[in-house]
Amino acid sequence: MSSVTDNAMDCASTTPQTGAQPIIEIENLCTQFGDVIVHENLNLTINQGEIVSLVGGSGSGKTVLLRQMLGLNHPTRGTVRVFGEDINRITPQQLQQLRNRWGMLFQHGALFSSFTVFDNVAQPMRELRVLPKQLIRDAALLKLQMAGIGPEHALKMPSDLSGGMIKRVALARALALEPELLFLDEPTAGLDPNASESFVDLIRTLRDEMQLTVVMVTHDLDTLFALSSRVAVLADKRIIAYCEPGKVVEFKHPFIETFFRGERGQRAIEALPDHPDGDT
Ligand SMILES: Nc1ncnc2c1ncn2[C@@H]1O[C@H](COP(=O)(O)OP(=O)(O)OP(=O)(O)O)[C@@H](O)[C@H]1O
Repeated sequence: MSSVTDNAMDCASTTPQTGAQPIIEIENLCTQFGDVIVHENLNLTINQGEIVSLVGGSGSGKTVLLRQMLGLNHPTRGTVRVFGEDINRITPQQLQQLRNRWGMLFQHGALFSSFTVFDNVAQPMRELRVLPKQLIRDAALLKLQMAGIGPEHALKMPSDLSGGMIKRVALARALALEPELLFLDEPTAGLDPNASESFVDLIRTLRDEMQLTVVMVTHDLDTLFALSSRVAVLADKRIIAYCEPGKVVEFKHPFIETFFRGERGQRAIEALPDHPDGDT
């Protein structure tokens, strides 16, 4: 079956996917709130090791789709399989086990404001109730270090941190249980260009080191072009295009033209390695 709906502008076949293992499979998803239809027969498959960016206009249903992948929202019809499990047909205990296999970075970090940096990262490990204290301590400091936060910051409170540091601590927390899958909601929103660039480098390094699969919602074109193996465009209630960033911009659709063809989009496209004016 195609990874996007029939008649969609599908260039997924141009991306080599031989032997790729699906991590998320969404089939014929329909979502309706009262009279409002948000998704209609939406299909999307995300394979192991990919970094997929989900883009779409305001109100197009990106957040709802992300929450459905996390098992926080239920579709009206259709299936959402994560790691091969239909997450709307499993028990709460099975869903909790799946949740331990993924990490989520919320847009504003969503740290517990009354917890120190260290306690924020240790919390998911403590909740498992099986890990010894010393192991949690070492693992939390290691995750902070992986996210670029030194031990000297471990006892600070979130209110003492810059926006970039909050994102890094939230990332360390998302990595606490060594996830195979990472969800990022607007990971670079609110960061200055330098902090944004180093955060992008960090995500790329972690993906390579931990063989992570990454799903992110982003409006930031620099982040999108720098990280995505594929871009899924949500418009007209479904995924209208799903392919490499350099190819997705070629589709003729009002949303794609507005989103990618602005000044920043042009700059990001020209910086692509295979663009005639881009880096070699
Ligand atoms: N719990 C809910 N009850 C009713 N309608 C909802 C609910 N959650 C979302 N919606 C509606 O679903 C639609 C999609 O919302 P969603 O938040 O997923 O959009 P989005 O693409 O993330 O937008 P943005 O980029 O502005 O955040 C909107 O019309 C929203 O009002």
